[in-house]
Amino acid sequence: MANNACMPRTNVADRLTELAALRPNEPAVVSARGGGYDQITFAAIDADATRLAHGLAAMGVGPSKGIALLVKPGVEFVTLVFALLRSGATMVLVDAGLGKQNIVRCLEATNPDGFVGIPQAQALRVVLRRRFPKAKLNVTVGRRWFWGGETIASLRKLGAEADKSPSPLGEGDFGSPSPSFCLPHTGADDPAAIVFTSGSTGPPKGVLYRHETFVTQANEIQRQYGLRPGGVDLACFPLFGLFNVACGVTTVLPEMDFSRPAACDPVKLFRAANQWNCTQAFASPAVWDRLSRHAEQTGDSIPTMRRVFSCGAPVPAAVIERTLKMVHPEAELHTPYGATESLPVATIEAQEILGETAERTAQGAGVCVGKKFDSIDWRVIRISDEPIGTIDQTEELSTGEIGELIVRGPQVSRQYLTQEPSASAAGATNPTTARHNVLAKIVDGEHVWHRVGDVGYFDDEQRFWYCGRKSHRVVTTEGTLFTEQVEAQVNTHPLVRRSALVGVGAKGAQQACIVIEPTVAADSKEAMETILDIKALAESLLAPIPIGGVWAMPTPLPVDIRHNSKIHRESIAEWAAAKLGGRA
Ligand SMILES: Nc1ncnc2c1ncn2[C@@H]1O[C@H](COP(=O)(O)OP(=O)(O)OP(=O)(O)O)[C@@H](O)[C@H]1O
Repeated sequence: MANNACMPRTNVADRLTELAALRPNEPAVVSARGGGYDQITFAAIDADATRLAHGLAAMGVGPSKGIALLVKPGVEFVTLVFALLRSGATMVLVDAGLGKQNIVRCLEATNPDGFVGIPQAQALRVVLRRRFPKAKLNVTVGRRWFWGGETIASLRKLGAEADKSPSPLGEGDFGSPSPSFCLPHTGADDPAAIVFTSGSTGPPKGVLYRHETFVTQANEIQRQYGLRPGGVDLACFPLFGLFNVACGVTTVLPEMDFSRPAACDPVKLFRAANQWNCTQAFASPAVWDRLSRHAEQTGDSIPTMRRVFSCGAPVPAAVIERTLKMVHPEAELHTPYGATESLPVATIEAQEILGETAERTAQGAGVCVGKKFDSIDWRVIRISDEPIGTIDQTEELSTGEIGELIVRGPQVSRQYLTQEPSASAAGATNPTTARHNVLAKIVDGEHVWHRVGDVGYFDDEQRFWYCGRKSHRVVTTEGTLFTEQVEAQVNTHPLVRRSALVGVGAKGAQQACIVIEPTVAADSKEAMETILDIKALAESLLAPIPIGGVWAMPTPLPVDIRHNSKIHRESIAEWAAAKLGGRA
């Protein structure tokens, strides 16, 4: 079978080929390095991804192989993502910010067939070889030290040879080149990646992405936001950078530690944005907060920026207002809502937030995350912490009633990782994973609904109002409280930067406690007065539910590793429990 006789595939990497024809010499990825920038054009990334995919295939990397990708965001990272997608292997993606122990645990759970990684990742693999017994297909990105396997340079060579050389089998079908010269067929349902959640409510979970997942994500984001070839994106969250490349948008990766976005240097980000005339940017609320504060103090701006995306956690109205002041006067700001398992789900634009919903948020209505994407089906069902086997066991709630959100659609993952990525949810073999699947998935005939783990309600306009994570709701003997509804009201106090509502004790008999991050020193007189104010406010807001305690944390409230924006209420609850018990 000749190369051009390959079956049509579902593979987001195929978009690169079209883009390489459309915009061959335009930069696809620009990445800050050592005071300058690495760059690659659409034609070059397409060719290199194909060459590397051939090299991977020649090594034995292909469908049914799991490959951990441990490379820092940059030109090579993006190229390797597309190469792995083309190879048909399932790539494993873990956030660097998870810390070594968690990363090892996540990787071990996927039992990869190999590592494509920087020297430090390869060294880890070699030292912990017993934990990665199958990892034989290895590529070092950087200098290879004392281990074997390919380097990225030797992989390219292998790829170039494999692409050109005659069939090693001699006589394939009727003497035509061997099928090995075709990159494998990937269908909509074939596994493409295992992406780990950020673990903000427990251990990170490996989410299985199919090729259809990536294709739908790119299509939906492009359609909803009108992303067009020719745009330039400042990518502060590298995964969104991939969608942009697939949409023909140049992705600029600025000089920042992507595993600690809140610690980014605004000067470097503004410089990159202005040097490359960025027209859009994806970043978490913590990054927008930092950039917009900097802009307020210095007068810096990004006049070419017309589309701002804030993702990963609720973004306060004050941050939206400040951010819009530092970009083009007609810029739009969108807050895409979703989760690793289901992205994107819904979206809302700043004018709607500032003109209407923000005021209701401050009064305790929750955070309006907007209307759903076309490809999503969604429902709000009665809250339960138990498994729900099939959709007919759910109770759908009416408009205005708070419940848990469930979603289904082509971009929704059907299962957490199992020992066999292609197994069905019911066929999961790893006991922890099986438990996650049972708790988060609902079977509906051929379809699977995902329980997002968020609580909220629909309004009359079919917009979803996010009220917090299900696991963070505080269930007392007098009633249930939802984090976003309470915290938003507490945060209206001028001396409160952020706050967390947490429950101490067993669910059902929890004590509701509030922990604030004051804008002044936690042991100052003003902070003490603020605590009294919040106590009084909470007593009136929460009645008849009594308040267990209000405290000011001496340090900033802990946050998630990926976006540095989601408040880590689990650890705050432990701190509050110690306070309540007189242990701290
Ligand atoms: N635009 C948004 N507004 C408000 N909250 C958001 C928004 N986007 C995402 N979120 C929150 O982030 C969650 C998804 O986070 P993510 O997939 O990064 O991992 P995680 O859920 O934090 O990890 P884990 O499931 O391991 O705890 C959503 O369920 C929601 O609670």
